[in-house]
Amino acid sequence: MAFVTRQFIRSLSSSAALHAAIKHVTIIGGGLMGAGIAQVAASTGHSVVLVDTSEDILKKSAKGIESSLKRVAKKKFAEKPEDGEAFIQKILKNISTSTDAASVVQGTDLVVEAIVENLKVKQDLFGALDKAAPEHTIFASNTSSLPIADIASSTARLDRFGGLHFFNPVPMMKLVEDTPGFIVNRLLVPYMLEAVRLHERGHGSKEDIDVAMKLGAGYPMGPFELLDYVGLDTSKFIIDGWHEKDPDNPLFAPSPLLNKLVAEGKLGKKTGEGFYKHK
Ligand SMILES: CCCCCCCCCCCCC[C@H](O)CC(=O)SCCNC(=O)CCNC(=O)[C@H](O)C(C)(C)COP(=O)(O)OP(=O)(O)OC[C@H]1O[C@@H](n2cnc3c(N)ncnc32)[C@H](O)[C@@H]1OP(=O)(O)O
Ligand SMILES: NC(=O)c1ccc[n+]([C@@H]2O[C@H](COP(=O)([O-])OP(=O)(O)OC[C@H]3O[C@@H](n4cnc5c(N)ncnc54)[C@H](O)[C@@H]3O)[C@@H](O)[C@H]2O)c1
Repeated sequence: MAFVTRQFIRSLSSSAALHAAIKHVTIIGGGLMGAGIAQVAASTGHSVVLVDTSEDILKKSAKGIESSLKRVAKKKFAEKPEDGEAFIQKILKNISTSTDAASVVQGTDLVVEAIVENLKVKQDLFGALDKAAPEHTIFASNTSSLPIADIASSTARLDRFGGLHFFNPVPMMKLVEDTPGFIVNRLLVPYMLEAVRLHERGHGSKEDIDVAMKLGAGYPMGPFELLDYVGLDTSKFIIDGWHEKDPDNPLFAPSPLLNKLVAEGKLGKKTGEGFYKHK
């Protein structure tokens, strides 16, 4: 199976057998992706625990989920807005939060990891979870760029370990990939890299490049807008990881501009500024 659409996942999760098999889901990492994955898992009737490193982060994740659900409800219940609040509350009731991953996974059927894009950090996490989770629990990573086999190597459940690559924003994007190396990022990353290089070579302002791709190619966001949306820290982790593995490949050479923005804490939409300022 090269890739699965969200519709396919929904039809699977509505089948009695799979629902019986996967009831309790733990999402590790309550950032951009983890909060979105928690939202869609809770929306399909799963009992979800969202885990992060601090209560403050989890409060922010919960706020983000609620405001995304409000947008979904506004559309879904346009004709009958009074039903929207009950819809939101029903989904929110399926989500709880925790800072203690090891104890939460003791009662979970599926773990989806969406933490920082760093192999060692992911391996350490899964190594610890492997000792705490029951044997039947399936592990999955939402990694953008790391080989699943490398992440899974810190566990003894290679036959119950996979990649579940969701897209940002999770509640809106209808694709989940599970093929080795993925398809979208193999095409998307070289495109984003070339946009940054083009700009660094002085061949176009970021605004012109973004407008060109929106008007000329019909993309909803230009590459710099999308980099801000993805997060410049995550983008840097991806490119640095590939550069470390393949230092002579000019495609993966570091970008002075990206490195400068990250060093200044300008990580994109999530910090209010990246290539652009965000309100
Ligand atoms: C040289 C070194 C350089 C380094 C480069 C390295 C690059 C590496 C980067 C790789 C990154 C890979 C990341 C990952 O692995 C893969 C990805 O996820 S890639 C990202 C994929 N996503 C996209 O491409 C998104 C593109 N954008 C869009 O589709 C749209 O812009 C949008 C986000 C859906 C928003 O739509 P807009 O029309 O622009 O804006 P609106 O605000 O009007 O929204 C429309 C509609 O959607 C609803 N909505 C939007 N967001 C949410 C949400 N989070 N929750 C719920 N609903 C949402 C909104 O309410 C609107 O509804 P409507 O009003 O129409 O009813
Ligand atoms: N941002 C995107 O567009 C996108 C899209 C698809 C996949 N991904 C992948 O999803 C993963 C998460 O990306 P993101 O954008 O959500 O990152 P993010 O920085 O928004 O969130 C990561 C979260 O993980 C938490 N975290 C870090 N270490 C942890 C640990 N050991 N235990 C618990 N929580 C921990 C952080 O506190 C943070 O809240 C990465 O692997 C990334 O490559 C990102």
